[in-house]
Amino acid sequence: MDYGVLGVGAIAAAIVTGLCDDADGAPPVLLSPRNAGIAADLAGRFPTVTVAADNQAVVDGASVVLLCLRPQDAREALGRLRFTAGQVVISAMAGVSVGELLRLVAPATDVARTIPLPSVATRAGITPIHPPNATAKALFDRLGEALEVPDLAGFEALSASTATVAAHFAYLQAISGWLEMRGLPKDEAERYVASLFADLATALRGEHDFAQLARDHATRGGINELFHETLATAGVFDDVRGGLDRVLDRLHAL
Ligand SMILES: NC(=O)C1=CN([C@@H]2O[C@H](COP(=O)(O)OP(=O)(O)OC[C@H]3O[C@@H](n4cnc5c(N)ncnc54)[C@H](OP(=O)(O)O)[C@@H]3O)[C@@H](O)[C@H]2O)C=CC1
Repeated sequence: MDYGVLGVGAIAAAIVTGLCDDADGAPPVLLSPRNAGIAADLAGRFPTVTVAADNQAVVDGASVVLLCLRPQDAREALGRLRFTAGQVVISAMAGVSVGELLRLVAPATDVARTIPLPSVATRAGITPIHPPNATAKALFDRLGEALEVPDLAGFEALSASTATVAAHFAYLQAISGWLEMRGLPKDEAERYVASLFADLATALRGEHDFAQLARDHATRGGINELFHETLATAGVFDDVRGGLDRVLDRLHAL
C-alpha cells in the first residue's frame, strides 16, 4: 500500500513514525510540503518517505490519501484538488462528516473517518474507524489496533471522550498543588504524583474494568473510599458526564 499525507503536523508525524520507525516493510509515503520542517524531518529519518512538490502531487502519487489537516483549513485546501474515483481517503479530522468528505474528495467514494491518538507512533494506539473500511483497518491494525465503529453516534462519543486529557492533567496538578500548599517543594510534589499515576497507567494495559479497579483501591473505611465518596457527593462524576455532553454538542455544531 502507498500512502499520501495531506497536512503534515502532529498527528501525521505520529502516523508516519508508526508506519516507518524500525518497521519491517515500511510503505512508500508521500508528504505534502507544509509544514516544511516536520516533512523534512520525517523524510530525513525514513528512506521510504518523500516530500511532494505540492498537494496535488500527493493526491496524484498515492492510492490511499490520509487527511490530517486542521478542519478549518480542509475546505479550502481540498476544494482545489482533483481526486480519482478509485482512491481511498482516510480522514483524521475531527468534526468533518462523511457527507462533507464525500463532497470534498469527489469522485472518490471510498472514505472513512478515524480518531488516531499520538500513541500510533509506537504502534500502541487503538483507532476508531467509521464507517468500517478495509483499507483503514489494515493501516490502523498496523499502528496498534483498529476499532471499527459502524454506529455514527458511538464514533462521535469516542471522539468526544478524547477531550478529557487536559482535565486529567489538571486533576494531577490539583493534587500536586495541594501538596505544595502543605509545604512540599514543587518538584518533589510533582514527581511524587507523577510516579503514583504512572504506575497506575502501566497497570491499565492489563486491567480495564474501572469499577472493579475503584473497588480494589478503596479499602472499606479507608482514605481512598473517603476521597472517592467526597468527590461523588460533590457531583464531580456527574460533571464529567455533563462536560462530555457539552463536547459532543460542540462536535455536532462543527
Ligand atoms: N493531534 C492529535 O492528537 C489529533 C489530531 N486529530 C486531527 O488531525 C488534524 C490535524 O491535527 P494536528 O496534527 O494536531 O494539527 P497540526 O496543526 O499539528 O497539523 C496540521 C498541519 O496541516 C498543515 N496545513 C495547513 N494548511 C495546509 C494546506 N493548505 N495544505 C497542506 N498542509 C496544510 C499545517 O502546516 P502549518 O504548520 O504550516 O500551518 C500543519 O502542519 C485535525 O483535524 C485534528 O482534529 C485527530 C486525532 C488526534
